[in-house]
Amino acid sequence: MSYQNIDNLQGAFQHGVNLGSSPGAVSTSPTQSFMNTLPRRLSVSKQQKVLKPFSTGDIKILLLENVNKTAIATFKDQGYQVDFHKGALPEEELIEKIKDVHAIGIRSKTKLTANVLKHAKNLEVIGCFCIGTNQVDLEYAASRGIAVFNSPFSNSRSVAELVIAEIISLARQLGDRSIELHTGTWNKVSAKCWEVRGKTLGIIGYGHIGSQLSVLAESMGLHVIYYDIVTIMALGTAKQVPTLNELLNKADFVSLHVPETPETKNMISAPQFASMKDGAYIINASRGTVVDIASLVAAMKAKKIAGAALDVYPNEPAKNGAGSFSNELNSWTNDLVSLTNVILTPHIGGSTEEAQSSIGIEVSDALSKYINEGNTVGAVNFPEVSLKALDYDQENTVRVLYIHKNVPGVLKVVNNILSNHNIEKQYSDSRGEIAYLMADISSVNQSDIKEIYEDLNKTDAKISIRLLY
Ligand SMILES: NC(=O)C1=CN([C@@H]2O[C@H](COP(=O)(O)OP(=O)(O)OC[C@H]3O[C@@H](n4cnc5c(N)ncnc54)[C@H](O)[C@@H]3O)[C@@H](O)[C@H]2O)C=CC1
Ligand SMILES: O=C(O)C(=O)COP(=O)(O)O
Repeated sequence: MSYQNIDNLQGAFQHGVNLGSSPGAVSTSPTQSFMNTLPRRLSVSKQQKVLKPFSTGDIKILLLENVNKTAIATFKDQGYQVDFHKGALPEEELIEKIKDVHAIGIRSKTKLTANVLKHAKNLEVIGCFCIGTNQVDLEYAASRGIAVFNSPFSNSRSVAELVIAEIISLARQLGDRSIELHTGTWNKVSAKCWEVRGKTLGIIGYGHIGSQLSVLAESMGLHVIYYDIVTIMALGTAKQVPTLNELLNKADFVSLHVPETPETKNMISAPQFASMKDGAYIINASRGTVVDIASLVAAMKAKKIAGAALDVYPNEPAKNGAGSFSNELNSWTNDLVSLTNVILTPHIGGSTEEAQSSIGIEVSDALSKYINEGNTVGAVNFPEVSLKALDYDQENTVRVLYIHKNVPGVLKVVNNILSNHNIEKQYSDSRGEIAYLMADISSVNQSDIKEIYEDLNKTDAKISIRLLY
């Protein structure tokens, strides 16, 4: 079967794919491309997880930040063209590369702002191969008809396990003892080194990661309290507390597991450190904006806080390498590294073989399903719509994917356009200002396809149109 995104047909701006050209070929003008395009029938193997309804070799995917090889394998299996990079790209290079790709895969570092996305003329979908989606302007992407997917919990366990390791490491000053011995100093001490059994762990944000951590911590004999903006069922014998202040007053260890939002920016700053118990510890593996580092440095210098573990920073280097975490990046780096009992890790909370491999599979599957079938289940900025895979063996059947503004009267207009054909299935949903209609229509001749497209393209509410057949 063949696929066409003919959004550019009449020069109207849309992210379009000139699928009539061979892979890697220079695109012809949109009109030419449409005219020259002959529908191609590809056989659909039953073993394929995702059907291949079109010439997938024309789809270009940009993968950044060392996205796992499981994703590369899935995309190559689909026949897509994959441009893989180990690190994040500087903004100018990103803008250049994003111009003609249909999909992009990133992790937590790459910022897909409106300024970057406005250059992405062909982009249909973004895959965040991680949990956080704060690095993407989700609303702007939706307004441009670009769907965004993530992996909501494939690395949660890895983060929770790292935090467990850090709780014991801080309580026993393991980082310092190890650094001392690496540099030749034997320093056998027990002063201010503690067991964690019987101590209280305060978890801020009791979602996927916070609740995993809760279960693991209780099994080591810690008492768990948590604070969240929503009421959440306690696991084990953990207890939700009504205010952040109460948690800070009671906890020996405070661990943060909230997303980056305007409300969580500098959530832990000087007044919150003042509310903590003397000699308490703080762990941040959420986002670098959540803890004000200057206040942390001050609280540690004043001996109010006995130790800290940080995995995330307000500014993080684009790639691995000596000297990349320097004072040039963050003014407080020198202060932080000179403190004792501070564990600094390079945003590795989700970096395990298990997590990265599952994330690679999960997100690449979601992207392939969206590209090949229009399925948006799991999207974080789009209405979730799906129809079972189109039967591409059936003659004269077309799947219409119509992303539009959520305003009254649109379905009436669209169904009027489709009404000369048999609407086999239809599913529509909205989310905020965006709505998405999927419809499978039969009794469609080749010549009808162009007409359907042109009529849909004239509708006022249209954001983006794809026709799969
Ligand atoms: N260090 C790393 O490598 C990783 C870091 N993360 C970060 O961890 C964050 C949390 O991940 P999940 O547990 O999967 O998210 P989640 O969405 O399952 O849970 C977050 C919880 O925080 C709560 N929350 C939101 N705003 C709050 C506020 N102002 N005060 C109190 N609670 C608030 C929510 O109600 C929710 O229960 C992610 O958003 C991401 O930024 C995630 C994975 C890896
Ligand atoms: O999953 C997340 O939100 C993370 O912070 C992990 O990010 P990463 O994939 O390691 O860049």
